Amino acid sequence: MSAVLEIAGLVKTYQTLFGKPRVALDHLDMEVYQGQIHGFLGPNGSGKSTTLKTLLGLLRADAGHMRILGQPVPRMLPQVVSRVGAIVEAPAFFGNFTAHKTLLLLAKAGGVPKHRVDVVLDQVGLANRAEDFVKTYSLGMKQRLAVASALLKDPELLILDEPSNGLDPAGIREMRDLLREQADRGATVVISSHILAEIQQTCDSVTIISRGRRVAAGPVSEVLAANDRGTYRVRVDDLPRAARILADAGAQITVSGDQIIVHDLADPAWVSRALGLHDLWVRELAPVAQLEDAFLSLTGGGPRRGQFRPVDNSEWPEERGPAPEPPFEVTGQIIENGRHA
Ligand SMILES: Nc1ncnc2c1ncn2[C@@H]1O[C@H](COP(=O)(O)OP(=O)(O)OP(=O)(O)O)[C@@H](O)[C@H]1O
Repeated sequence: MSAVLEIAGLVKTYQTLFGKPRVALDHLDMEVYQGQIHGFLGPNGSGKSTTLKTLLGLLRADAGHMRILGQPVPRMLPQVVSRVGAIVEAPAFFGNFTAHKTLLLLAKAGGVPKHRVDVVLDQVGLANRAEDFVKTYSLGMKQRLAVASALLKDPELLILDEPSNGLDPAGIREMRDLLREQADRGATVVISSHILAEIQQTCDSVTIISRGRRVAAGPVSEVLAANDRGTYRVRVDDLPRAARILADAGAQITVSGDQIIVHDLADPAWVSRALGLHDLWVRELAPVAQLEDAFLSLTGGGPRRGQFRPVDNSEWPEERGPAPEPPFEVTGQIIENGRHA
């Protein structure tokens, strides 16, 4: 498998007007292989946008090497740009243009044949609204238009920042199918997203970053296996009572719908025994490998009762331990067993 995207030792520091320079990327490495849908994940402020902008020549790196489709960038960017489709920040479209006109202009500017406009409108499910003004579009429709613009060149590499943003559940599924179609025809797709369940379902491989560094990478199944923290789903008839018994017995649990999620469980039989002692019989006990769990444990991002989690704080030197928690209180949020209820 050949690498379509390679980043090695990328460093980017922002100079701030007041205070210390901010290290956004701290020797970041990343590889994405051909034909894959690759998830690019990290907490707020971890450096995702900075990486993508640097890759696309919108920002200048301080150090490091990058290659797109085998070509060193930014030096060879003009040679590869026609083979890359990207949306890094939500593009601003003219509200008084129709989607069709918008794409026609973009096609003309990019030297793309006109017939591609109807193809991509159809691909993103906007064909029946193509003659409406963009200002009448919902957020999800604007997102589809943005993706259509990235698909115009029939790119070999598609880079999408939060492609499911604003889409309803059916739209998310359509987006997933669309990305899979792109990968099936041999294109490579990189998506950044905060919807971890979506990434888990959509992506073949992931890179997880924190404070501008890679903290995990590889096929989704391997990242999940390497970070399996013994999470199990339990279904039982008297759920509130079972939850109380398990919590009292010292288990870390989250109640979610009609199930209890038990975390950090070394021996699942312990659950059956603990509940059986109280005449409660387990209907289902199954392992759940969640990307969300892996993400939170790798980036240290679990919620704490009554506190906001700080965004990735790149000014804080690692040798001083974890960055301090802000002291302010959260109101109006229920956090159960250390997790959002
Ligand atoms: N123009 C800028 N000037 C100064 N600091 C910046 C600038 N842009 C980004 N940063 C800082 O660089 C770090 C990385 O930001 P970046 O936007 O790349 O993160 P991100 O992972 O894309 O975050 P999010 O998920 O919230 O979009 C953050 O600490 C951010 O405050």
